[in-house]
Amino acid sequence: MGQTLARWCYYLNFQLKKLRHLPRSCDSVFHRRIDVPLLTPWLAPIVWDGTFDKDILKEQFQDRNITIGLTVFAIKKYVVFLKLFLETAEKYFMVGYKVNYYVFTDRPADVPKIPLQEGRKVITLVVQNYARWQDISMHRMEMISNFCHQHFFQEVDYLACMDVDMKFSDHLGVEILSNLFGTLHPGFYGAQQKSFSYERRPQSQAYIPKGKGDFYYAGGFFGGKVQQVYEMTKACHEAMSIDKSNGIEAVWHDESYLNKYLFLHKPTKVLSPEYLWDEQLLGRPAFLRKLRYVAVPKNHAEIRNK
Ligand SMILES: CC(=O)N[C@H]1[C@@H](OP(=O)(O)OP(=O)(O)OC[C@H]2O[C@@H](n3ccc(=O)[nH]c3=O)[C@H](O)[C@@H]2O)O[C@H](CO)[C@H](O)[C@@H]1O
Ligand SMILES: [Mn+2]
Repeated sequence: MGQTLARWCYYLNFQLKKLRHLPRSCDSVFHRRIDVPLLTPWLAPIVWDGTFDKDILKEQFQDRNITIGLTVFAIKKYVVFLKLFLETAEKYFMVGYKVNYYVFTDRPADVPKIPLQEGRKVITLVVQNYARWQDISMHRMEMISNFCHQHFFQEVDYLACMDVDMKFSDHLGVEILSNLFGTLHPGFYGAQQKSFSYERRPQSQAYIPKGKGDFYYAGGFFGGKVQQVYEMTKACHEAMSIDKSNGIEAVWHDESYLNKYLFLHKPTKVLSPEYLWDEQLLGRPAFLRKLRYVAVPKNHAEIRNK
């Protein structure tokens, strides 16, 4: 018995040594996730911790000397979220890369001055406000598409378009970059398609019939190359304008139009809920090894329409 055990131990040790001598590039094989989906049905990667090697990506992207634009809206009282958003972005968002933060606001004097790493800057874009928070949220699509010609096409390679009532809490880097990406909505991860809160009225431009749709994407984080973001935000804004002229507004505002667009134009990468989570609402399930961009608790009565 003792001898058999000793032989097994010897054999295992031998196998482990072999693994250690495999080339480094094979490491990822041993990190492969089996607890979460890694590919969409159109073979786009779904990005999770354990599916990418930061160092390999760094080599690929740093040569290309890219600049990433981050659009964030802080209109009316939402300026209060900017400080934590920007401070945590400096710690975790695209560290080591050139970043332009585009802060869209009606209160430029309230944009906090925070220390920035080299190659990174804040560009304040003064825009109008709207009375209803829903209109502010929806008009982001129009404003992003409008500023593509004035700024983004000349100044950045990629855009990340994000909610402000959030903070960064772990590495969030070039692994997200692709022609067009969307993020899985944390509230619908693992839910059945029929429960997705798509717009279900056929009169709306955002309509997705029952039985159709791939994922439920979050309105709070999407992006891609400037050209693709331009096309998407312009199309969403046009769809909203058509609905408005017909007296209809989609159930989840800009998020509904985003879902329709990404249903018709499949994203080339999909970010897992590591990239948008709400711990207060949803706790911390085991499949989430990292929380990279998370909701900051907000009191709706105090902050919305103010
Ligand atoms: C995390 C996430 O996926 N959030 C989406 C969700 O609601 P949320 O409840 O997260 O919406 P929200 O109140 O954060 O509004 C969306 C964003 O619009 C901006 N804002 C809004 C109101 C205001 O007075 N000032 C201002 O600046 C701000 O950047 C904010 O983060 O659904 C919304 C549509 O219903 C949007 O699609 C949001 O992106
Ligand atoms: Mn939000």
